[in-house]
Amino acid sequence: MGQDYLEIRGLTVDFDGFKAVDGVDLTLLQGRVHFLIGPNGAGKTTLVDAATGLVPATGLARYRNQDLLSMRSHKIVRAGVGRTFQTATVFEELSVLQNLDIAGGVHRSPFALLRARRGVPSYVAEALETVGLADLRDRPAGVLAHGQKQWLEIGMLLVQDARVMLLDEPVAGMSAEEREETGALLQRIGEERTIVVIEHDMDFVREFADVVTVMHAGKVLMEGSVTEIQASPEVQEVYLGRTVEGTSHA
Ligand SMILES: Nc1ncnc2c1ncn2[C@@H]1O[C@H](COP(=O)(O)OP(=O)(O)OP(=O)(O)O)[C@@H](O)[C@H]1O
Repeated sequence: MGQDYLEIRGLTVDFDGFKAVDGVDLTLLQGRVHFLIGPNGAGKTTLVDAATGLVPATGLARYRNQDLLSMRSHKIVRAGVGRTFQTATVFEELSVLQNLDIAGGVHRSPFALLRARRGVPSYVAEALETVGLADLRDRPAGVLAHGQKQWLEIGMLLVQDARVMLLDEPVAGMSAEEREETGALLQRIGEERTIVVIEHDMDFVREFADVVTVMHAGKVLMEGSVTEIQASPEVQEVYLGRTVEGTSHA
């Protein structure tokens, strides 16, 4: 099979005349870790909301010949496009394993869900290993550390078989060590997937980005490598005269 990608063309989200996303073109290729950066209010989250069926949009967002903009959010998940939110959305009282099992339910029939499960399905066991939570599988998700909850969410996308993963600030609030582990995780799972990360932490972007897209006022300002982005006077300008370097702790 050829290289997979998510294609976005002329994507526009209009909130009562205010264009939070304004004619965005983006081609997001499998096998790369893409970062979406830009000042607060640039439209990054709204772009992801549009591609995942949470806000109405015009233009095109196409994945494997499916027009995401005309689909309901649960159908988009089934089509292989998954996302996380800035705040973790795990079921705190349920175990790590139960959270993964429920997430995996999107691909099972209601009858399969009703049937008593025997053992841990192999794709769940694999996801547990991949995100490093195998030893914690029976713990309630609520007791996990902040970073571990984000990994659980990524694990939930893995069991959903998300081929495109849109992650909204996954390392916010993480320790340096957790960030490193998250970056390595994204690179590992990104080989076979399309990973798009909204991020403010420039240290993290610098270390793990293959491609960076800078958004400003709903539009794409620039796309390139971290080095190209950081050298751009236009990009520095939108960060209010600070260097991009200086945004790392914004
Ligand atoms: N439901 C809504 N109705 C009206 N305006 C909205 C709505 N959601 C977002 N906006 C506005 O759209 C703009 C883009 O917001 P968005 O959250 O996408 O930016 P962002 O780049 O993700 O910012 P941040 O980095 O702070 O998360 C902001 O001005 C925001 O106030």
